[in-house]
Amino acid sequence: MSEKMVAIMKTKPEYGAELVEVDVPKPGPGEVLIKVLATSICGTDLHIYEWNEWAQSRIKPPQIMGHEVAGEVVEVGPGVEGIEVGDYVSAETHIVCGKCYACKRGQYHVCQNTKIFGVDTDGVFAEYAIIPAQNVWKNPKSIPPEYATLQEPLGNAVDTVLAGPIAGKSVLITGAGPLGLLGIAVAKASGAYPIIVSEPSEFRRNLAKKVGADYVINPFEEDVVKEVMDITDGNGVDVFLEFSGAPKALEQGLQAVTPAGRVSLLGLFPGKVSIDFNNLIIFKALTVYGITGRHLWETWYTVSRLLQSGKLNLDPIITHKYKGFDKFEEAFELMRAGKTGKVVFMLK
Ligand SMILES: NC(=O)C1=CN([C@@H]2O[C@H](COP(=O)(O)OP(=O)(O)OC[C@H]3O[C@@H](n4cnc5c(N)ncnc54)[C@H](O)[C@@H]3O)[C@@H](O)[C@H]2O)C=CC1
Ligand SMILES: CC(=O)[C@H](N)C(=O)O
Ligand SMILES: [Zn+2]
Ligand SMILES: [Zn+2]
Repeated sequence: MSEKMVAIMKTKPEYGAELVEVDVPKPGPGEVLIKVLATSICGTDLHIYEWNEWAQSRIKPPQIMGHEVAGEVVEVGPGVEGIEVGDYVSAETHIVCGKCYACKRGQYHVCQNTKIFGVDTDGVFAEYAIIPAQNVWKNPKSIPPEYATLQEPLGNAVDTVLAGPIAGKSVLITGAGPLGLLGIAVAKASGAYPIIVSEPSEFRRNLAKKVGADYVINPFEEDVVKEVMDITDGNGVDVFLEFSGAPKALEQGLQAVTPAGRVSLLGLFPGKVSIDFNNLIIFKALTVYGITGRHLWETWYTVSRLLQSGKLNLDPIITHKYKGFDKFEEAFELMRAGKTGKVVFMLK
């Protein structure tokens, strides 16, 4: 008889999810089985929970949700080398093909055949989970599971913040959701000053201050561009980091960044965005980076070392820590209401 485990499963093509009991899976060739120690909720999980248009087009229930994780390897499938039972691991979520033009050039973060585990496969909101061996990242034991599970979104934040010079640079961050908050932590640890954050939610503006923002602005009540100009002696910021996906924030950031400044765009906009390219990008000679996923594996080394340095102020960002999955519905509803930073389920 096979062993059983509990898992948060998207059982039906509708709003919500269910806590179910299922068989502990067996790792196949090229896979490992991990015991999950900590797993955190990503905005993508929320979209799957809410069953939005994107989720309807991509997810095939029944499927175990979740993709941010820290765990311990308990079984290694046939043909796996270099990973042992007992290894303490996290996981890159993009399963890349290794064969396409991008992969052949080492640009795995833009692999044209990317599959995402927990999105295109069963995920990690479970007591045990399968990880493709090629996606396993080994953690030093010094990083606690509640931080180690954050490495995947931290990788998004690291690629956004560190796409160009940041130490001693003035920075505007638009959006202090979970990813923007991680971005503030990375910018602070990397020596940016001042860090100015634009965020409509008072709860999240307060979190931003706790994480290290030097100034916070409410874009719905204040003039973001004027505030930034006042803080920067009329020069504008050196670096604009977009974490909100709000078209208005994009426009304000492009206005508030200094000519020849740097822009990193991570937030995903709801559709096409209309921008005055001539005046806001071309004549300002801006350098604009689109950010997607994480560089494999360079970003992971950076994230891991930042965590080991102890300089990332993550505690205010982890606003909710649940023991087990029993209260998963409360967790998703709080996240929907914007009343969280990162939410972590602890399983050890
Ligand atoms: N490019 C990539 O690889 C990835 C992109 N993303 C995207 O990154 C963005 C951030 O992710 P989360 O923090 O999870 O999202 P979130 O939706 O929780 O946070 C967005 C924040 O922006 C704030 N906001 C709304 N309008 C604003 C405005 N006009 N000015 C300033 N802030 C405003 C909201 O109040 C919220 O706190 C999302 O758009 C997400 O889809 C997420 C993961 C990977
Ligand atoms: C789709 C996701 O949620 C994932 N975090 C990513 O980086 O692509
Ligand atoms: Zn994610
Ligand atoms: Zn590829």
